[in-house]
Amino acid sequence: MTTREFNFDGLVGPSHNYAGLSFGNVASFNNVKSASNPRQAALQGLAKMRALAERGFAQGVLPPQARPNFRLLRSLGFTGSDADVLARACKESPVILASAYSASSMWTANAATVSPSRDTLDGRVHFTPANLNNKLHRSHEHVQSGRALRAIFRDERHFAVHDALPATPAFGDEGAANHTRLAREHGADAVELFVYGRVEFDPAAPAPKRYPARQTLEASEAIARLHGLQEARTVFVQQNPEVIDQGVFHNDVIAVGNADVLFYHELAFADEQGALFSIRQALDGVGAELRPIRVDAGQVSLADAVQSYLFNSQLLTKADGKMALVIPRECEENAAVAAYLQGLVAGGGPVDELIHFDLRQSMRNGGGPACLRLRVALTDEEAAAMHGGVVMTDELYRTLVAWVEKHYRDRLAPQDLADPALAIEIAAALEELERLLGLPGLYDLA
Ligand SMILES: NCCC[C@H](NC(=O)CCC(=O)O)C(=O)O
Repeated sequence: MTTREFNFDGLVGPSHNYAGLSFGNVASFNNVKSASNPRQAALQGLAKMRALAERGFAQGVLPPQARPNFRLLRSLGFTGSDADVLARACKESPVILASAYSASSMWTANAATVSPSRDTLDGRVHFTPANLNNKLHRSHEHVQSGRALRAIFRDERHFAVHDALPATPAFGDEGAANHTRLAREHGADAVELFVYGRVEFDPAAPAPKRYPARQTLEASEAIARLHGLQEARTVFVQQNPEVIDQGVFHNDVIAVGNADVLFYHELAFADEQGALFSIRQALDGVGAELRPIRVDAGQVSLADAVQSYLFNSQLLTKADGKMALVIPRECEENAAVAAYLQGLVAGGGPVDELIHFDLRQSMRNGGGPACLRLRVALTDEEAAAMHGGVVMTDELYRTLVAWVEKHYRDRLAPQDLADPALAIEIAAALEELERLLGLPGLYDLA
Protein backbone atom coordinates (compact mmCIF):
# COMPACT_ATOMS: atom_id res chain seq x y z
CA MET A 1 0.00 0.00 0.00
CA THR A 2 1.43 3.38 -0.92
CA THR A 3 1.31 6.45 1.27
CA ARG A 4 1.15 9.90 -0.24
CA GLU A 5 1.47 13.30 1.33
CA PHE A 6 -1.54 15.49 0.58
CA ASN A 7 -1.09 19.20 0.93
CA PHE A 8 -4.35 20.87 1.94
CA ASP A 9 -4.17 24.53 1.08
CA GLY A 10 -6.47 27.07 2.64
CA LEU A 11 -8.81 28.71 0.16
CA VAL A 12 -8.45 32.41 0.94
CA GLY A 13 -11.73 33.78 2.22
CA PRO A 14 -13.64 36.80 0.85
CA SER A 15 -12.71 38.97 3.84
CA HIS A 16 -8.92 38.78 3.39
CA ASN A 17 -7.61 42.08 4.73
CA TYR A 18 -4.65 43.75 6.38
CA ALA A 19 -5.54 44.58 9.95
CA GLY A 20 -2.13 44.37 11.63
CA LEU A 21 -3.43 41.93 14.19
CA SER A 22 -0.36 39.75 14.62
CA PHE A 23 2.09 41.35 17.02
CA GLY A 24 5.46 39.69 16.38
CA ASN A 25 4.70 39.04 12.70
CA VAL A 26 6.67 41.73 10.89
CA ALA A 27 4.76 41.62 7.59
CA SER A 28 1.36 41.86 9.29
CA PHE A 29 2.59 44.90 11.19
CA ASN A 30 4.20 46.60 8.22
CA ASN A 31 1.13 46.38 6.02
CA VAL A 32 -1.42 47.40 8.60
CA LYS A 33 -4.38 49.28 7.19
CA SER A 34 -3.37 49.01 3.55
CA ALA A 35 -6.09 47.83 1.16
CA SER A 36 -6.16 44.16 0.22
CA ASN A 37 -7.43 42.38 -2.85
CA PRO A 38 -9.31 39.28 -1.67
CA ARG A 39 -10.07 38.13 -5.21
CA GLN A 40 -6.43 38.22 -6.22
CA ALA A 41 -5.42 36.55 -2.97
CA ALA A 42 -7.77 33.62 -3.58
CA LEU A 43 -6.72 33.30 -7.22
CA GLN A 44 -3.03 33.32 -6.27
CA GLY A 45 -3.64 30.51 -3.79
CA LEU A 46 -5.70 28.50 -6.28
CA ALA A 47 -3.00 28.91 -8.94
CA LYS A 48 -0.48 27.33 -6.58
CA MET A 49 -2.85 24.45 -5.81
CA ARG A 50 -3.55 23.78 -9.46
CA ALA A 51 0.09 23.98 -10.54
CA LEU A 52 1.17 21.49 -7.88
CA ALA A 53 -1.76 19.17 -8.60
CA GLU A 54 -0.87 19.26 -12.30
CA ARG A 55 2.65 18.26 -11.42
CA GLY A 56 1.26 15.13 -9.78
CA PHE A 57 1.48 16.20 -6.13
CA ALA A 58 -1.56 15.19 -4.07
CA GLN A 59 -3.38 18.42 -3.39
CA GLY A 60 -6.48 19.25 -1.40
CA VAL A 61 -8.29 22.40 -0.39
CA LEU A 62 -9.65 23.47 2.98
CA PRO A 63 -12.60 25.88 2.84
CA PRO A 64 -12.51 29.36 4.38
CA GLN A 65 -14.42 30.11 7.56
CA ALA A 66 -17.64 32.05 7.95
CA ARG A 67 -16.92 35.70 8.62
CA PRO A 68 -17.65 37.86 10.40
CA ASN A 69 -17.96 35.55 13.36
CA PHE A 70 -21.17 36.95 14.84
CA ARG A 71 -20.95 34.53 17.76
CA LEU A 72 -17.65 36.08 18.77
CA LEU A 73 -19.03 39.59 18.46
CA ARG A 74 -22.16 38.75 20.43
CA SER A 75 -20.12 36.99 23.12
CA LEU A 76 -18.23 40.24 23.59
CA GLY A 77 -21.41 42.21 24.22
CA PHE A 78 -22.35 43.59 20.81
CA THR A 79 -26.07 43.01 20.57
CA GLY A 80 -29.06 43.65 18.31
CA SER A 81 -29.53 42.73 14.67
CA ASP A 82 -26.51 41.68 12.65
CA ALA A 83 -26.28 45.20 11.22
CA ASP A 84 -26.46 46.65 14.78
CA VAL A 85 -23.71 44.30 15.93
CA LEU A 86 -21.43 45.39 13.10
CA ALA A 87 -22.16 49.09 13.58
CA ARG A 88 -21.51 48.95 17.32
CA ALA A 89 -18.32 46.92 16.97
CA CYS A 90 -17.06 49.28 14.32
CA LYS A 91 -17.70 52.30 16.50
CA GLU A 92 -16.50 50.90 19.81
CA SER A 93 -13.71 48.54 18.80
CA PRO A 94 -12.58 48.32 15.17
CA VAL A 95 -9.89 45.88 16.24
CA ILE A 96 -12.48 43.44 17.55
CA LEU A 97 -14.46 43.84 14.35
CA ALA A 98 -11.33 43.10 12.31
CA SER A 99 -10.66 40.06 14.48
CA ALA A 100 -14.16 38.75 13.83
CA TYR A 101 -13.64 39.33 10.11
CA SER A 102 -10.13 37.89 9.81
CA ALA A 103 -9.51 35.47 6.94
CA SER A 104 -6.51 34.07 8.82
CA SER A 105 -7.79 30.48 8.59
CA MET A 106 -6.26 30.55 5.09
CA TRP A 107 -2.94 29.63 6.75
CA THR A 108 -3.82 26.00 7.25
CA ALA A 109 -0.38 25.12 8.61
CA ASN A 110 -1.94 26.54 11.77
CA ALA A 111 -5.24 24.68 11.44
CA ALA A 112 -4.08 21.55 13.23
CA THR A 113 -1.24 19.18 14.04
CA VAL A 114 -1.51 15.94 12.09
CA SER A 115 0.00 12.55 12.90
CA PRO A 116 -0.24 9.95 10.14
CA SER A 117 -1.59 6.50 11.06
CA ARG A 118 1.85 4.92 10.85
CA ASP A 119 2.92 6.97 13.89
CA THR A 120 -0.06 6.52 16.20
CA LEU A 121 -0.92 3.89 18.78
CA ASP A 122 -4.38 3.13 17.40
CA GLY A 123 -3.33 3.20 13.74
CA ARG A 124 -5.61 6.13 12.87
CA VAL A 125 -4.67 9.50 11.47
CA HIS A 126 -4.91 11.99 14.35
CA PHE A 127 -5.71 15.68 14.08
CA THR A 128 -5.68 18.27 16.86
CA PRO A 129 -7.01 21.67 15.79
CA ALA A 130 -4.71 24.40 17.09
CA ASN A 131 -6.21 26.70 19.72
CA LEU A 132 -4.16 29.66 18.39
CA ASN A 133 -4.88 31.36 21.66
CA ASN A 134 -2.06 33.89 21.40
CA LYS A 135 -4.11 36.12 19.11
CA LEU A 136 -7.77 37.03 19.41
CA HIS A 137 -8.34 36.97 15.66
CA ARG A 138 -7.01 33.41 15.40
CA SER A 139 -8.35 32.05 18.70
CA HIS A 140 -11.82 31.46 17.26
CA GLU A 141 -10.65 29.44 14.25
CA HIS A 142 -10.39 26.08 15.97
CA VAL A 143 -14.13 25.50 16.23
CA GLN A 144 -14.68 25.61 12.49
CA SER A 145 -11.31 23.97 11.77
CA GLY A 146 -12.46 20.97 13.80
CA ARG A 147 -15.85 21.01 12.09
CA ALA A 148 -14.29 21.08 8.62
CA LEU A 149 -11.77 18.34 9.46
CA ARG A 150 -14.56 16.16 10.88
CA ALA A 151 -16.58 16.70 7.71
CA ILE A 152 -13.69 15.75 5.44
CA PHE A 153 -12.15 13.03 7.59
CA ARG A 154 -15.39 11.71 8.95
CA ASP A 155 -14.69 7.95 8.87
CA GLU A 156 -13.79 7.15 12.47
CA ARG A 157 -12.23 3.84 11.51
CA HIS A 158 -9.42 5.80 9.93
CA PHE A 159 -9.46 9.26 11.44
CA ALA A 160 -9.57 10.87 14.90
CA VAL A 161 -10.19 14.60 15.20
CA HIS A 162 -9.60 15.86 18.73
CA ASP A 163 -10.80 19.06 20.32
CA ALA A 164 -8.31 21.92 20.60
CA LEU A 165 -6.20 22.07 23.77
CA PRO A 166 -7.43 24.26 26.65
CA ALA A 167 -7.21 27.90 25.61
CA THR A 168 -4.83 29.08 28.27
CA PRO A 169 -1.25 30.37 27.89
CA ALA A 170 0.21 27.10 29.22
CA PHE A 171 -1.15 25.30 26.16
CA GLY A 172 -0.56 27.84 23.41
CA ASP A 173 -0.67 25.75 20.25
CA GLU A 174 -0.10 26.89 16.67
CA GLY A 175 -0.42 23.55 14.92
CA ALA A 176 1.69 22.08 12.16
CA ALA A 177 3.73 25.26 11.70
CA ASN A 178 5.81 24.00 14.62
CA HIS A 179 5.76 20.32 13.69
CA THR A 180 7.74 18.26 11.18
CA ARG A 181 7.70 14.60 10.34
CA LEU A 182 11.02 13.07 9.41
CA ALA A 183 11.39 9.63 7.81
CA ARG A 184 13.07 7.85 4.94
CA GLU A 185 9.85 8.35 2.99
CA HIS A 186 6.22 9.23 3.77
CA GLY A 187 5.14 5.62 4.24
CA ALA A 188 8.00 4.64 6.56
CA ASP A 189 8.35 4.72 10.35
CA ALA A 190 8.95 8.31 11.34
CA VAL A 191 10.12 10.74 13.95
CA GLU A 192 7.79 13.60 14.81
CA LEU A 193 9.65 16.78 15.66
CA PHE A 194 7.90 19.42 17.76
CA VAL A 195 9.44 22.87 18.06
CA TYR A 196 8.28 25.08 20.93
CA GLY A 197 8.98 28.67 21.84
CA ARG A 198 8.72 28.63 25.60
CA VAL A 199 8.05 26.48 28.65
CA GLU A 200 5.16 27.56 30.85
CA PHE A 201 6.01 25.49 33.91
CA ASP A 202 9.73 26.24 33.97
CA PRO A 203 10.25 29.95 34.52
CA ALA A 204 14.02 29.45 34.19
CA ALA A 205 13.76 28.23 30.58
CA PRO A 206 14.80 30.80 27.98
CA ALA A 207 12.03 32.81 26.34
CA PRO A 208 11.83 35.73 23.91
CA LYS A 209 11.75 39.23 25.38
CA ARG A 210 10.14 41.36 22.74
CA TYR A 211 7.63 39.22 20.86
CA PRO A 212 5.47 36.39 22.15
CA ALA A 213 6.38 32.73 21.89
CA ARG A 214 3.14 31.26 20.63
CA GLN A 215 3.88 27.54 21.13
CA THR A 216 4.62 25.97 24.48
CA LEU A 217 6.40 22.72 25.27
CA GLU A 218 3.38 21.71 27.33
CA ALA A 219 1.09 22.00 24.30
CA SER A 220 3.44 19.97 22.11
CA GLU A 221 3.68 17.25 24.74
CA ALA A 222 -0.10 17.12 25.14
CA ILE A 223 -0.53 16.61 21.41
CA ALA A 224 2.03 13.81 21.36
CA ARG A 225 0.03 12.12 24.14
CA LEU A 226 -3.33 12.65 22.46
CA HIS A 227 -2.04 11.23 19.20
CA GLY A 228 -0.49 8.20 20.88
CA LEU A 229 3.02 8.83 19.61
CA GLN A 230 5.93 6.68 20.75
CA GLU A 231 8.35 8.40 23.09
CA ALA A 232 11.47 7.20 21.29
CA ARG A 233 10.15 8.60 18.02
CA THR A 234 9.12 12.00 19.32
CA VAL A 235 11.55 14.88 19.70
CA PHE A 236 10.89 18.24 21.38
CA VAL A 237 13.25 21.04 20.52
CA GLN A 238 13.27 24.66 21.60
CA GLN A 239 13.18 27.40 19.01
CA ASN A 240 15.83 30.08 19.39
CA PRO A 241 14.12 32.83 21.43
CA GLU A 242 16.32 35.44 19.78
CA VAL A 243 14.89 34.71 16.35
CA ILE A 244 11.33 34.94 17.68
CA ASP A 245 12.29 38.45 18.77
CA GLN A 246 13.31 39.17 15.19
CA GLY A 247 10.04 38.11 13.61
CA VAL A 248 10.23 34.31 13.42
CA PHE A 249 6.83 33.80 15.02
CA HIS A 250 6.54 30.14 13.91
CA ASN A 251 9.26 27.56 13.33
CA ASP A 252 8.14 27.23 9.70
CA VAL A 253 9.55 30.71 9.08
CA ILE A 254 13.06 29.35 9.74
CA ALA A 255 13.01 25.60 8.98
CA VAL A 256 11.22 23.04 6.84
CA GLY A 257 11.57 19.27 6.76
CA ASN A 258 10.58 16.61 4.27
CA ALA A 259 11.38 12.91 4.40
CA ASP A 260 14.94 12.75 5.80
CA VAL A 261 15.87 16.30 4.84
CA LEU A 262 15.82 19.20 7.29
CA PHE A 263 16.39 22.57 5.64
CA TYR A 264 17.08 25.16 8.34
CA HIS A 265 18.90 28.33 9.26
CA GLU A 266 21.77 27.99 11.70
CA LEU A 267 19.96 30.28 14.15
CA ALA A 268 16.69 28.31 14.11
CA PHE A 269 17.13 26.34 17.32
CA ALA A 270 18.13 27.34 20.83
CA ASP A 271 20.71 24.54 20.84
CA GLU A 272 21.51 23.50 17.29
CA GLN A 273 23.88 20.66 18.14
CA GLY A 274 21.59 19.29 20.84
CA ALA A 275 18.64 19.41 18.43
CA LEU A 276 20.55 17.58 15.68
CA PHE A 277 21.77 14.99 18.15
CA SER A 278 18.25 14.21 19.40
CA ILE A 279 16.83 14.05 15.89
CA ARG A 280 19.62 11.79 14.65
CA GLN A 281 19.28 9.49 17.61
CA ALA A 282 15.53 9.14 17.12
CA LEU A 283 15.90 8.66 13.37
CA ASP A 284 18.45 5.95 14.00
CA GLY A 285 15.70 4.03 15.80
CA VAL A 286 13.62 3.98 12.61
CA GLY A 287 16.53 3.15 10.35
CA ALA A 288 16.83 6.59 8.80
CA GLU A 289 19.64 9.07 8.58
CA LEU A 290 19.18 12.82 8.67
CA ARG A 291 20.22 14.83 5.63
CA PRO A 292 20.53 18.34 7.03
CA ILE A 293 20.75 21.38 4.76
CA ARG A 294 22.12 24.06 7.02
CA VAL A 295 22.12 27.66 5.88
CA ASP A 296 24.50 29.88 7.77
CA ALA A 297 24.08 33.56 8.46
CA GLY A 298 26.95 34.37 6.09
CA GLN A 299 24.95 32.87 3.21
CA VAL A 300 21.55 34.25 4.18
CA SER A 301 21.12 36.68 7.05
CA LEU A 302 18.23 36.22 9.42
CA ALA A 303 16.72 39.47 8.15
CA ASP A 304 16.84 38.19 4.55
CA ALA A 305 15.33 34.88 5.63
CA VAL A 306 12.42 36.68 7.31
CA GLN A 307 11.94 39.15 4.47
CA SER A 308 12.05 36.55 1.67
CA TYR A 309 10.43 33.65 3.54
CA LEU A 310 13.07 31.30 2.14
CA PHE A 311 12.31 28.69 4.79
CA ASN A 312 8.56 29.05 4.54
CA SER A 313 8.87 26.97 1.45
CA GLN A 314 7.38 23.60 0.66
CA LEU A 315 9.83 20.79 0.20
CA LEU A 316 8.16 18.18 -1.98
CA THR A 317 9.40 14.75 -3.04
CA LYS A 318 9.10 14.23 -6.77
CA ALA A 319 8.49 10.97 -8.60
CA ASP A 320 12.22 10.59 -9.28
CA GLY A 321 13.04 10.87 -5.58
CA LYS A 322 14.58 14.33 -5.85
CA MET A 323 12.93 17.28 -4.13
CA ALA A 324 11.48 20.54 -5.36
CA LEU A 325 11.47 23.66 -3.21
CA VAL A 326 8.28 25.70 -3.58
CA ILE A 327 9.16 29.31 -2.87
CA PRO A 328 7.48 32.69 -2.95
CA ARG A 329 8.55 35.16 -5.61
CA GLU A 330 10.16 37.29 -2.88
CA CYS A 331 13.02 34.74 -2.78
CA GLU A 332 13.98 35.58 -6.34
CA GLU A 333 13.89 39.29 -5.65
CA ASN A 334 16.25 39.07 -2.71
CA ALA A 335 19.78 38.96 -4.18
CA ALA A 336 21.39 36.99 -1.35
CA VAL A 337 18.58 34.44 -1.24
CA ALA A 338 18.45 34.08 -5.03
CA ALA A 339 22.20 33.46 -5.14
CA TYR A 340 21.96 30.92 -2.35
CA LEU A 341 19.14 29.08 -4.14
CA GLN A 342 21.07 28.88 -7.41
CA GLY A 343 23.89 27.18 -5.54
CA LEU A 344 21.46 24.88 -3.73
CA VAL A 345 19.88 23.41 -6.86
CA ALA A 346 23.21 23.18 -8.70
CA GLY A 347 24.96 21.52 -5.77
CA GLY A 348 23.98 17.90 -6.38
CA GLY A 349 22.05 17.65 -3.08
CA PRO A 350 18.49 16.46 -2.53
CA VAL A 351 16.87 19.66 -3.88
CA ASP A 352 17.25 20.04 -7.63
CA GLU A 353 14.35 22.29 -8.60
CA LEU A 354 12.74 25.57 -7.58
CA ILE A 355 9.06 26.24 -8.19
CA HIS A 356 8.06 29.79 -7.47
CA PHE A 357 4.68 31.43 -7.02
CA ASP A 358 3.34 34.92 -6.66
CA LEU A 359 1.62 34.81 -3.28
CA ARG A 360 2.02 38.51 -2.59
CA GLN A 361 -1.44 38.98 -1.07
CA SER A 362 -0.79 36.33 1.58
CA MET A 363 2.86 37.28 2.03
CA ARG A 364 1.86 40.79 3.02
CA ASN A 365 0.24 39.25 6.08
CA GLY A 366 3.22 37.02 6.80
CA GLY A 367 1.99 33.84 5.13
CA GLY A 368 4.14 32.04 2.55
CA PRO A 369 3.77 28.75 0.65
CA ALA A 370 4.25 26.61 3.76
CA CYS A 371 1.82 28.62 5.89
CA LEU A 372 -0.84 28.04 3.28
CA ARG A 373 -0.77 24.27 3.47
CA LEU A 374 -1.48 21.48 5.93
CA ARG A 375 0.31 18.22 5.26
CA VAL A 376 -1.65 15.00 5.68
CA ALA A 377 0.12 11.78 4.74
CA LEU A 378 -2.50 9.18 3.83
CA THR A 379 -2.42 5.56 2.73
CA ASP A 380 -4.45 4.74 -0.37
CA GLU A 381 -7.18 3.30 1.82
CA GLU A 382 -7.34 6.45 3.97
CA ALA A 383 -7.32 8.67 0.90
CA ALA A 384 -10.28 6.72 -0.44
CA ALA A 385 -12.08 7.14 2.91
CA MET A 386 -11.82 10.92 3.08
CA HIS A 387 -14.32 13.23 1.41
CA GLY A 388 -13.22 13.37 -2.23
CA GLY A 389 -14.82 16.72 -3.04
CA VAL A 390 -11.86 18.65 -1.65
CA VAL A 391 -9.20 17.01 -3.81
CA MET A 392 -7.85 19.49 -6.34
CA THR A 393 -8.59 18.60 -9.94
CA ASP A 394 -8.74 20.68 -13.06
CA GLU A 395 -12.49 20.74 -12.77
CA LEU A 396 -12.51 21.82 -9.12
CA TYR A 397 -9.97 24.50 -9.95
CA ARG A 398 -12.19 25.92 -12.68
CA THR A 399 -15.25 25.73 -10.45
CA LEU A 400 -13.54 27.57 -7.60
CA VAL A 401 -12.07 30.24 -9.88
CA ALA A 402 -15.55 30.96 -11.24
CA TRP A 403 -16.90 31.05 -7.69
CA VAL A 404 -14.22 33.50 -6.57
CA GLU A 405 -14.79 35.71 -9.59
CA LYS A 406 -18.50 35.78 -8.89
CA HIS A 407 -18.37 36.55 -5.18
CA TYR A 408 -15.12 38.28 -4.18
CA ARG A 409 -14.34 41.95 -4.03
CA ASP A 410 -11.09 43.17 -5.54
CA ARG A 411 -10.51 45.78 -2.89
CA LEU A 412 -11.03 45.71 0.84
CA ALA A 413 -9.92 48.63 2.98
CA PRO A 414 -10.25 48.57 6.78
CA GLN A 415 -13.33 50.81 6.75
CA ASP A 416 -15.11 48.39 4.38
CA LEU A 417 -15.49 45.93 7.25
CA ALA A 418 -18.25 48.19 8.58
CA ASP A 419 -20.30 47.71 5.42
CA PRO A 420 -23.20 45.36 6.28
CA ALA A 421 -23.40 44.31 2.62
CA LEU A 422 -20.02 42.57 2.96
CA ALA A 423 -21.37 40.15 5.56
CA ILE A 424 -24.34 39.35 3.34
CA GLU A 425 -22.12 38.78 0.30
CA ILE A 426 -19.89 36.39 2.24
CA ALA A 427 -22.82 34.38 3.59
CA ALA A 428 -24.16 33.91 0.05
CA ALA A 429 -20.72 32.87 -1.20
CA LEU A 430 -20.23 30.26 1.52
CA GLU A 431 -23.68 28.82 1.09
CA GLU A 432 -22.79 28.13 -2.51
CA LEU A 433 -19.36 26.77 -1.56
CA GLU A 434 -20.92 24.08 0.65
CA ARG A 435 -22.68 22.78 -2.44
CA LEU A 436 -19.66 23.07 -4.71
CA LEU A 437 -17.51 21.04 -2.33
CA GLY A 438 -20.27 18.54 -1.60
CA LEU A 439 -20.19 19.39 2.09
CA PRO A 440 -23.72 20.32 3.17
CA GLY A 441 -23.77 21.59 6.75
CA LEU A 442 -20.09 22.55 6.60
CA TYR A 443 -20.92 25.88 8.16
CA ASP A 444 -22.90 26.44 11.30
CA LEU A 445 -24.71 29.44 9.87
CA ALA A 446 -27.54 29.48 12.42
N1 LIG B 1 1.51 30.89 9.26
C1 LIG B 1 1.35 32.26 8.86
C2 LIG B 1 0.41 32.95 9.76
C3 LIG B 1 0.28 34.40 9.47
C4 LIG B 1 -0.74 35.05 10.36
N2 LIG B 1 -0.96 36.43 9.97
C5 LIG B 1 -2.01 37.11 10.44
O1 LIG B 1 -2.82 36.61 11.18
C6 LIG B 1 -2.15 38.56 10.01
C7 LIG B 1 -3.57 39.04 10.07
C8 LIG B 1 -3.68 40.53 9.99
O2 LIG B 1 -2.79 41.22 10.47
O3 LIG B 1 -4.68 41.00 9.43
C9 LIG B 1 -0.29 34.98 11.82
O4 LIG B 1 0.50 35.82 12.24
O5 LIG B 1 -0.69 34.03 12.51
